[in-house]
Amino acid sequence: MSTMDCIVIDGSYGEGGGQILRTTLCLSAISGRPVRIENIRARRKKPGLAAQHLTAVFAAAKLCDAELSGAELGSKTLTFAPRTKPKAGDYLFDVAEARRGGSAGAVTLVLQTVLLPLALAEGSSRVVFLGGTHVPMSPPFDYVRNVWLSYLKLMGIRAELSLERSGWYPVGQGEMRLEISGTPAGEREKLRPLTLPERGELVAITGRALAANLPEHVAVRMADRAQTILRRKNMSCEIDAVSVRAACPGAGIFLVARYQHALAGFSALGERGKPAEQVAEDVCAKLLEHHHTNASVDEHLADQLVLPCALADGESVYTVDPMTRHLSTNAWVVERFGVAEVELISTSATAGLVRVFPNP
Ligand SMILES: Nc1ncnc2c1ncn2[C@@H]1O[C@H](COP(=O)(O)OP(=O)(O)OP(=O)(O)O)[C@@H](O)[C@H]1O
Repeated sequence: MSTMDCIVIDGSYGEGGGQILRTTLCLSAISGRPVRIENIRARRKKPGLAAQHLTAVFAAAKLCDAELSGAELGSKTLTFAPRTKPKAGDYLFDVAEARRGGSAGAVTLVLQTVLLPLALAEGSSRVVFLGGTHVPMSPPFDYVRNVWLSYLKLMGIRAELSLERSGWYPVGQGEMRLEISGTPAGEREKLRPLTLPERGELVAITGRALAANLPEHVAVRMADRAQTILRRKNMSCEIDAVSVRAACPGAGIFLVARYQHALAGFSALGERGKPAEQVAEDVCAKLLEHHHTNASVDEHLADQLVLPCALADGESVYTVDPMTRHLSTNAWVVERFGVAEVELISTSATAGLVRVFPNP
């Protein structure tokens, strides 16, 4: 066990979900500080570690050879003590290994736990992730690659993501690959800050409608309806219809709104009994709602950017509408580690300005 003071994180704080755990693991791996997380996912129907979270724990532990206790399904307390700095290399993380009978747990959330430690490690890494790539309550692969990673690239991270096979609820078994160049020896382990006070004009909307193991017309109908809705609003858009094979059926539509200075991403997943047209209408409603605000980033990105911005070598700023509990909770975790101060300033009943000041 490290001799450094253990940071205790209360997993029931604020939003009280899995993100508190992932942000804590990531910061512990990067800083080398041992942590104890209590009341894990206390505000969820089934509290404690689920398969996706346990995979993230083992993945983070693998990178920095962490000593673990409480790393099992359903566990509400975890201690995590890194023994080394995060090491670059070849890794495989499979969400299905965490639970007998498998799991469609989101690999994108496991990715969000390990990407920053690998980006700041010396040397390049190749990582294979197996599990759910387009599953509810998590960022879909398309969002992570086209929106989240685009911002991380702006911040100086050199990484590429590819989708070998999509994975849907409830079977999962998708495959996503990451190739990432770490930080060369001797270079500063810092990211560039983000300055996004304004998004500028809308340039274009792009995206794809994706359907697995379903008739081809499903993807085509989602894409057509979304294009009809957006073009009627005089928005330029190009949405591809893609049909693929996967371990179980699934469908969804994933859009990116590109503004002069910013990107925002939106998604909607299909469900049995829900018409393809309705899925398209849902995603367009989310996009239009964002478009009618002046926010520079979408509500999900706002919480997901707090962590990389906390590791930058200067102040970051962006605007969001609405500010969410995920955002304020993630800001709280980052502050508990003392890596940054995060200011959340309300600018209307729902909108806000986010300023992240990394501590030197
Ligand atoms: N459609 C979406 N697009 C992009 N990001 C999303 C989307 N849905 C959810 N997210 C992001 O996924 C993360 C979910 O975190 P959350 O704390 O809810 O944990 P969880 O691990 O999914 O599990 P649980 O909520 O069951 O604890 C947040 O960062 C949220 O912004």
